Amino acid sequence: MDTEESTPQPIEPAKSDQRCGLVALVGRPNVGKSTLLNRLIGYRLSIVSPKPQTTRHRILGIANRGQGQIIYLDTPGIHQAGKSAMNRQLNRVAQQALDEADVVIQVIEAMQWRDEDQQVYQALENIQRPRLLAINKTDTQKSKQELLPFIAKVTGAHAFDEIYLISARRGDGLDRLEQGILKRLPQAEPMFAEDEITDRSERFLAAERVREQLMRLLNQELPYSTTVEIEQYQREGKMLRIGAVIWVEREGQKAIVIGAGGEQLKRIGTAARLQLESLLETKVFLGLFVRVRENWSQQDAALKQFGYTD
Ligand SMILES: Nc1nc2c(ncn2[C@@H]2O[C@H](COP(=O)(O)OP(=O)(O)OP(=O)(O)O)[C@@H](O)[C@H]2O)c(=O)[nH]1
Repeated sequence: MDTEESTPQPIEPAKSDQRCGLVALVGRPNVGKSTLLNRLIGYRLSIVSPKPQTTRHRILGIANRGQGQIIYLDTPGIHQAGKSAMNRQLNRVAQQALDEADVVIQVIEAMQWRDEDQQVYQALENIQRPRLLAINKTDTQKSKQELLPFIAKVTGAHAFDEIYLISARRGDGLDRLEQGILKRLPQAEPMFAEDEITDRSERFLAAERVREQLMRLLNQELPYSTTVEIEQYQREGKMLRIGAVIWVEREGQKAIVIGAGGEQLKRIGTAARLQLESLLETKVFLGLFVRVRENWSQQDAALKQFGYTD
């Protein structure tokens, strides 16, 4: 719980009352963790799509406030681990963020507590750090009144330090959430410089922007068979030249990604280039190539090559 220490004051007072710490955003796939991260840091860092399991990496995003620095960790949705090497890796990344965090926020969707939410809750049960619940997508409800029985049921059966009603899409309830986080962070000096937004490289962010469009524009299961590798990243005067390989698992998938007359690949490239130009604030030339690596998502070596493991 949120209690004040009654132990004697240290002889050396802390240099300042600034706070700094790591906050893990966890939850089942598709509840809105990445949308929430982007809202909280005020920057479109983490990629978002209507499809579950869009996030595959731990994404670190930094928010600087008067009272301190909040370092958010967006994580892949925790889910029933399938047999694939990729599925196991996604759960591993989420678990690592939990191990590091000073505060943990479980994100759920309004009016929904599914088996997978329960599974996430159980993964948090032994964590001896503040656990907050963010009930997201409240904009889908007509009024807060409608949510009251749901909130009573969830809080009756689960132990959270505090509950927040939010809409990541609209930005509702986020000030209160931020205050709740800040007061639970340790007193510490900032870990990152004030102008830093993430610890990820521009190359990584570029690959993610292409992957975002694959998630959005390819149908059904195909996006899950794709990954993106940056081969070229070169400044040429005022322009940035990026060459990216879209890896797929089978020849047939290659044809679909390219599309009739190359139309689909062109759509993906244009959408990703526009996103990159706004993200990096520069003119971008984006060259996309599609290549096959049989069943890459089942192979630990391929996951390593494509940056999914250390
Ligand atoms: N109505 C509504 N939709 C939202 C809100 N927040 C997120 N969404 C939508 O929910 C979908 C999933 O959002 P993400 O942010 O990608 O969810 P995630 O939890 O990071 O998903 P994974 O990558 O699967 O772990 C997207 O279509 C979002 O636009 C919200 O507050 N209200």
